[in-house]
Amino acid sequence: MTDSKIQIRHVGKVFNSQGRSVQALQDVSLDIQANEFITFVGASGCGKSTLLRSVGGLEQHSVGEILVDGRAVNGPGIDRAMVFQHYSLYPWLRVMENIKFCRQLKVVSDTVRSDADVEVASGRADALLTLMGLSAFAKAYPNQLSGGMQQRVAIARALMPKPEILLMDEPFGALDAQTREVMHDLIRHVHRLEKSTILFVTHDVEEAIYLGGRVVLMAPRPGRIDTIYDVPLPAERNQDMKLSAEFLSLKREILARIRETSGMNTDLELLEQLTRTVPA
Ligand SMILES: Nc1ncnc2c1ncn2[C@@H]1O[C@H](COP(=O)(O)OP(=O)(O)OP(=O)(O)O)[C@@H](O)[C@H]1O
Repeated sequence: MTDSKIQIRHVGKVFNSQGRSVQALQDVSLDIQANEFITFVGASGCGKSTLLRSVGGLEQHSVGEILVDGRAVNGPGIDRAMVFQHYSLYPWLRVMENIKFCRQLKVVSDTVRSDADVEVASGRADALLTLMGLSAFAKAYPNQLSGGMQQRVAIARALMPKPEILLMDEPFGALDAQTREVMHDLIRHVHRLEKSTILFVTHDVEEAIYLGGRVVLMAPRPGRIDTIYDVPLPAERNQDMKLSAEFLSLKREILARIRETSGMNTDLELLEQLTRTVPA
């Protein structure tokens, strides 16, 4: 028995669709500590999203168990919030209304609803708007905002109920490189401030190293954990660190391992052999 925030024990997941069976996860075990920022990378189809969704309770694993604070995950809960690549904001609601939406639903559904609840919710929404640098846009509609701003609204909305665990599935995948850099520093700041535990899935190895304290590399067919890397960078980070020898060496190592585990090396070797045997 450990005191890890999240315990993933021998988790497996099989999808059966159209007469085909896919082993999306096989024997995945991982302990994640409270307040950790852990990132997941790996070739397409290695089960990163499935694992994240399983921790979020949006997917039911076929075998094994997932425990949060020692309790089995059987479905979504207010202690876990998810942020996806596509902002999923309500286009007919203004920024502030979007942020308050879930909290309002909770307040309204509570049998005892006090004015104090609503006041606390408003105070938190204001604070989150400021944190995200969106105070001037409280009354704007989502389509009046850039992609980066919309994603900041989505993050503020996810943070609204003070989730202990934030599950982020390629949240910056649709943003341009400069906006992503801004978002990286912002999300690290949020992590420090809110003391949440963050699980972050990405295709971008540089993003995974810059954000994470550990990087989990997953491999496909069947989806599994291949290697876990400790990131040799201090807790306080800045963009210049991306050019440091430690950073670049870890990036090279992870990229090489992704190529190996995805079979891309084999494909390239095959292609080389073919071009050698096919006359010009
Ligand atoms: N609902 C589903 N029905 C059937 N198969 C699924 C379903 N969801 C995922 N899979 C399959 O499970 C495997 C793992 O998918 P998953 O989306 O978790 O991988 P991933 O690592 O997140 O991929 P990507 O990086 O491309 O987003 C893939 O082979 C995928 O096709």
